[in-house]
Amino acid sequence: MSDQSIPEARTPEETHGPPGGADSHDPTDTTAREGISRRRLLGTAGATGLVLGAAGGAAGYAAAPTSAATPLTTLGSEQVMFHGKHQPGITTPVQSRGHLVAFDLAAGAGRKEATALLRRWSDTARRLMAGEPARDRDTSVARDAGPSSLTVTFGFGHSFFGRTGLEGQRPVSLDPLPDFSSDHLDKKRSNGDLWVQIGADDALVAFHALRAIQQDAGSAARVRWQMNGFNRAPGATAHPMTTRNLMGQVDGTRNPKPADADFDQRIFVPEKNPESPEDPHAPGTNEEYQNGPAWMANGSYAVIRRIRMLLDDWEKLPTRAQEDVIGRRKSDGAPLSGGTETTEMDLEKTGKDGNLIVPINAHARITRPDQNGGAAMVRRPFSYHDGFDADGVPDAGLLFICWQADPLRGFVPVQRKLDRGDALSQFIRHEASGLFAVPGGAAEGEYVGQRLLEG
Ligand SMILES: C=CC1=C(C)c2cc3[nH]c(cc4nc(cc5[nH]c(cc1n2)c(C)c5CCC(=O)O)C(CCC(=O)O)=C4C)c(C)c3C=C
Ligand SMILES: [Fe+2]
Repeated sequence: MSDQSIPEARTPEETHGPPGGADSHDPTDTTAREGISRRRLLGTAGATGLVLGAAGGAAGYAAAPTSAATPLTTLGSEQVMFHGKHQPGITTPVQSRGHLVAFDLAAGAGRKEATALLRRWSDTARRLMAGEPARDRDTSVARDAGPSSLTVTFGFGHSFFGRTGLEGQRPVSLDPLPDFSSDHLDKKRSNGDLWVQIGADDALVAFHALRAIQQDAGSAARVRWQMNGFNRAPGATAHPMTTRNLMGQVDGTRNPKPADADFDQRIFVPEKNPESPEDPHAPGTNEEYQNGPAWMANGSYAVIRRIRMLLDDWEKLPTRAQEDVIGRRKSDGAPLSGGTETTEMDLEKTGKDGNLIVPINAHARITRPDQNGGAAMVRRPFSYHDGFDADGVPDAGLLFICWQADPLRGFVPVQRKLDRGDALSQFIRHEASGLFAVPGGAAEGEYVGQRLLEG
């Protein structure tokens, strides 16, 4: 039951209330992974395709020095399936390490080279996600580790289609994002022909995958930009809770959940035209879906924003003022209107002074789907820290990654609203951006993007 009391009495640290228990099962909740494995063991595989690798993922290395009798820890043995309806790394609980890397096809490389590359990448991703070595001359960086929840996810940028002569297959949803007035974007660290997202709960496993993917690119593609991120390690907290970002906020509470009735509709491109679901062969529906071309069925669109946090300014704010910026308590992520992390926020509630308790420009008020024509997305970010500028300012923030069936019904309307200024805007700066079409998962024997490249 929600606590409807007005949070007027602040703690000595000027917080909006005491810490409380949190119970969240969303992609940013690193501890949710444990629950999913348990469900899998009970025979109800979750949407994540996560399995518990009981035998240990290092078994694929020919001369692994470990004894078969020594089981891997739970963390090391967690395996996410490569093959499936959707690509891994979208609904998979967010891992503690992340690498984002964009490639441009090399001069002279076209559809043929791209096809061979996606074949190589898919093969490598499948092997590495199973805890096996990469195809040839493995670097041994991940030799002693299990799969450690490794996921490798592939996407296509707007420019890919021109480079490969596939303009006719380019989804309208991949049209460039609008310019936002508050953007400070570095074009060299934005967009790209191809995008790969790597996540794992072990830093060596994640790096190993990154290096293998880069080596696979060979002469077909070169790295355009690369970013490294992190989240809290699974098991670091005493009880399951949503992760925190570098501003110290509980971040990810209100993510749509795979169990929500409209989750698939909001996050994934439908397989059939929703207007004639009974007849996928009706004229105009079997090739071109409402959300784009047929090859994107079961896919999703990823928006990436490298958002620097102006931490020197943020950390000067008293905790109470920080809480007003978001509209939630810093201690436990509960709405300022009362209750626990998962209590519904009461947007109308006023304090004794007659003012709204959740400020009118609070980030969590402004971003709600019901304030944005139903716009919704799964946020699955990594924090980043790339050192300090010469003047000591931290180059740190959020590699904001959000997933939706259509960016025009997800990221764009919400960012348009935020661009007009919410309370958080003065503490962040968008420095790089990307939009990628992430096709559905590869079936056994297929590679990612096959329906596009061979369609
Ligand atoms: C355009 C989309 C969004 C950007 C960009 C964004 C940046 C951003 N957000 C935080 C911290 C929090 N965001 C929270 C909620 C929230 N944010 C967005 C969208 C963007 N955020 C949405 C859709 C929501 C959920 C709204 C809802 O459904 O109620 C929260 C509250 C806790 C939570 O629900 O996760 C925090 C905290 C930062 C730090 C940031 C940029 C650096
Ligand atoms: Fe947000």
